[in-house]
Amino acid sequence: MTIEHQEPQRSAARADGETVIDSEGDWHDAETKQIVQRIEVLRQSIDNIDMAIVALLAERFKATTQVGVLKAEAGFAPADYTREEYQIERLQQIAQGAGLDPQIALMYKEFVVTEAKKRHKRIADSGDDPGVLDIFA
Ligand SMILES: C=C(O[C@@H]1C=C(C(=O)O)C=C[C@H]1O)C(=O)O
Repeated sequence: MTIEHQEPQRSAARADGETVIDSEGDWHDAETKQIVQRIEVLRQSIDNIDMAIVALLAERFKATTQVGVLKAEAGFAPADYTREEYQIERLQQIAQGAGLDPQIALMYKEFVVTEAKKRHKRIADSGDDPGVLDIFA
């Protein structure tokens, strides 16, 4: 038995492998229109989640910046690998429990901690307190 496979309407597909999906698109069949609608609902959630993540990242960097100021004051090095080991273990457990690929949690940890340490080094080198609101310091 062969299963007939109908290609969806791909009027917006581009040669470089991109499909621009929006309600303005010229979607001919009802099934594709419904899929586009469902994607749009999901994209609303994705946008809300991104908003929350960026706000949380801002708060995290404000906190790590202040840790950097305190470390510089005390003459401590930017890195604390024992703390990082604890964070890796903890985040991997959280990821597993939440149904997230632990690799993603590791990549997240690597990204934020590396950026935090770069800022710690800059704070120590400049001898300046960037202030609690200066997340770019
Ligand atoms: C913020 C700190 O400094 C560094 C950055 C960390 C982080 O971003 O969570 C963790 C450990 C340190 O390598 C800290 O020691 O708590």
